[in-house]
Formats: sequence, C-alpha cells, structure tokens
Amino acid sequence: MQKIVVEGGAALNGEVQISGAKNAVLPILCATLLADGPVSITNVPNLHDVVTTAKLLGELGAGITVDEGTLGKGRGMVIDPTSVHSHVAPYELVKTMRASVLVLGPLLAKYGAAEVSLPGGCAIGSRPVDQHIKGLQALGADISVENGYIKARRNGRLKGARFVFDMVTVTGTENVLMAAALAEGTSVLENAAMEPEIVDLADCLNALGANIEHAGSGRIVVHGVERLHGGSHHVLPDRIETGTFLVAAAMTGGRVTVRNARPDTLDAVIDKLKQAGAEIAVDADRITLDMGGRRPKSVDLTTAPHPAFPTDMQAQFMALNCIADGVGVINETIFENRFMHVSELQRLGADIRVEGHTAIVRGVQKLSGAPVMATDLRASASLVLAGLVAEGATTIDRIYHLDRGYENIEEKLSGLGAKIRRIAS
Ligand SMILES: CC(=O)N[C@H]1[C@@H](OP(=O)(O)OP(=O)(O)OC[C@H]2O[C@@H](n3ccc(=O)[nH]c3=O)[C@H](O)[C@@H]2O)O[C@H](CO)[C@@H](O)[C@@H]1O
Ligand SMILES: C=C(OP(=O)(O)O)C(=O)O
Repeated sequence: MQKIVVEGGAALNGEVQISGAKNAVLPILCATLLADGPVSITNVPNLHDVVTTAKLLGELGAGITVDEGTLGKGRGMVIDPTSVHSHVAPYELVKTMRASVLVLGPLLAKYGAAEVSLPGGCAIGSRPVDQHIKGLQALGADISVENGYIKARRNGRLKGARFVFDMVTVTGTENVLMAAALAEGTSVLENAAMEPEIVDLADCLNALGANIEHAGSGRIVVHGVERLHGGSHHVLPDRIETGTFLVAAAMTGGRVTVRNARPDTLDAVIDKLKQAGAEIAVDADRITLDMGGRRPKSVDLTTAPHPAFPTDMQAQFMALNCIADGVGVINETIFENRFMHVSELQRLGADIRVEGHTAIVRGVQKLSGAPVMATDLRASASLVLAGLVAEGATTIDRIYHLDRGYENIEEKLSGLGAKIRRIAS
C-alpha cells in the first residue's frame, strides 16, 4: 500500500497543466458502446477510474487501444465497440467504481439487454440509483432488481418519452440521456443535471450522430436516431482538479496559473476564492490566482447542483477554512455523509464542529503534521492541502482514493514547489 508524505510550509508558485475531467471521460467511455464504429477520445486523464472503466469495457468485449497522444491533445484512447459480446457488468468491477453503472443505459439501448451490479453505497452516502431505473422504465425498458443486479431488457426500440427526475442526478441524467439517444422519437428530460460534464457527454454523442438539444439546461431534448457512428471527441478539462490547485495556491499564499482549464465551469468556486481574498485573473483557458502571501479569509458555502457550489470542492474549502482568518460555515446538501475528512483534519489541529449537515470551522494559526487516513477521493485531496500548510510531515494513508481522480498529483504539486512524495509502506 502506498502513502503520500507532505512537508508543509512552501508557498506554491508556477504553472500547472490541468488534465481531462474524470466525471466527463467516464460517461463518454461508456457512451462509446452506443456507436457502430471506433471512437477516438483525447485528453483522457491517467486515472485509476479510467483504467477500471477500460477493464469493464474490455470485459464486455470492446477493443481498447491506448495512445500516449499527440502534442497538445493529451493521452488518447480508441474504443472499438463492434466486438462487444457481453452485457454483464460484474460486481467485482462495479464495487470499485460507482460510475460503472453508466454502462446500463448504453447496453440496454444498443444491445437490448443489460445486467449491471447495483453499485451500493460508499463512504460519502447511500447513493441509490432509483432515478436511473425510473428514467429507463419511462423509455419502455423492462427492469427488475435481482440478486444484487439491475436486469434491464427492451422489446423493440426504446420509445422517446417525457421524464421528470425527482432530484437532480448527474449520472442518472447521463444514463437516461445515453439511452434516449437511440430511442424512437423524442425524449424530454426535465429537472436534468446541468453540470458541464453533461454538456461534454452530449457534445460527444452529437459528434457521433446523436441529436441532443439544450444539454446544460434543466430541460434536455433528445431526438432519438437509429444509429450512432464512430468519431472522435476531446474531453473537457477537470474543473475539480482545477479548483483543488487554486485552493492549494490560496492556502499557501502563493501565485499559481492553471493551464488548459475551463474558467467558465468554475464561477462559484472562483467567487469563493475571491471572497477568501485571492486576486484572480482569467483568460480563455487559464486562471491565475495570486494570494500575495496573505492568509485567506474564511468563507461560508452551501453545496448544490451546478451552477451552484460543487460538493466535490467542499472538502478542499474545508481545508482552507481550517487555516483561514475567521469562522466559516459549510453546508453539505448533496451527500448525507460527506464530512469524513473532519476527524482527520482535527488530527492536524483543526477546530471544526459538525451539527448535522453543517460544519462550523474556526480558522487556527497553524496546523501540525500527523499521520492521517484518506476515506474518499475529495477527503484525500483536503488532507493533501492541509498537509501543504501544516508544520512538519503529514503522512496520508489509503491514497488509492486520490489516484481515482487526480493524475500525477504529487508530480504536479512538486512542480509548483511543494514538498510531497509517494512512499511504499
Ligand atoms: C462519476 C460522477 O459524475 N460522479 C459525480 C456525480 O455522482 P452521482 O451521479 O452518483 O451523484 P448524483 O448527482 O446522482 O447524486 C445527487 C444526489 O441524488 C441522490 N440520488 C441520485 C440518483 C438516484 O437515482 N437517486 C438518488 O437519490 C444521491 O444519493 C445524492 O444525494 O455527481 C455528484 C454530485 O455532483 C458528484 O459528487 C460526483 O463526483
Ligand atoms: C464523488 C466523486 O466521484 P464518484 O461519483 O466517482 O464517487 C468525486 O469525484 O468527488
């Protein structure tokens, strides 16, 4: 098992390249199952979740070629779905990555049947998939849940329908959107998620011949087509990785430019960083944050679906509040158990009180390094951030969580002057 050791104290300075978005590339890789020919994806981040998805697609029979990429286009992957021969996503793979449930819609729509293990809960909450199932049923699918598997079938083509999600769900919207792309007639998805990753998925599907309108709004219109062809797509930059590096710069009082970013996907995060006292300059694909050596000011925030403040940045801002000037109140409204990082941050000396879905963080002058344990992906990121400003060494265990969603994080942070290394334990 590997660990990360961070020695705190260095202000981060310099430039860092942002990778393709985990939450865009995972549904896009699954969407390639819908095509009749090979699909070439560029700007694919080298993440554990991408490897798991490739394994799953391979298990279904798809051909997969990894290409280290041409200059400026990042790593590439070509998925050839024409050899798919199985429609079963087994528990062994799904349990390691919830996003595996995203093969449900494509397998059902394209191959007529799907058996996908129920993903189950995870550290941050119970995370049911009832909306995925109801949405596909609205398109005419016959679905049962047996022996821990979602078993879906269709008779003839799926039929376009109007479906209103009970709550905003990102992967739920993606599953139903992918299935509707090959349905007969028009589907209208109401109360759809508006995350930039949904837009990227729709852009990819449209590049393969789908006819999807208004992705990025709460009402997506999908005119079903009979088939999708092969093609190519360049994945959107990761807004959560971007936000994490910007918080690192703000906490350490540094000056960092993130390259290959999409500033327009980060309005709520940039706004909070400004409230924390950062000077921020933005152009088309770069963001520069200059903290000028100042201590950040505490910020209050409430997580909510896009375009509001993302739950995937909550833990990182909690770390910032831990060393900020003042008291910051954080409300988590998306996941019922997304404060697992609190007890680990407290081990570093943070002053945090949790009342239900609210964490009240009183900034302290300094944290001190300690051994801590990562419990989920963004909790891990918050511990790395706290380690960057803690006095002495912070050793973070269970970093496989971090590797699910951050490409070369220690190399990228080292490039900005952080003292961070990975060790085998
Ligand atoms: C791979 C991916 O894109 N993951 C993201 C996705 O997760 P994911 O798509 O799993 O999260 P959802 O948007 O579905 O979850 C939002 C809320 O809806 C609830 N819910 C969801 C579906 C359902 O059928 N029933 C139900 O009750 C969930 O328990 C949660 O409380 O969006 C989350 C919220 O922005 C992010 O934190 C994750 O990083
Ligand atoms: C919760 C996250 O991811 P996932 O939905 O893949 O667990 C995340 O990216 O912070």
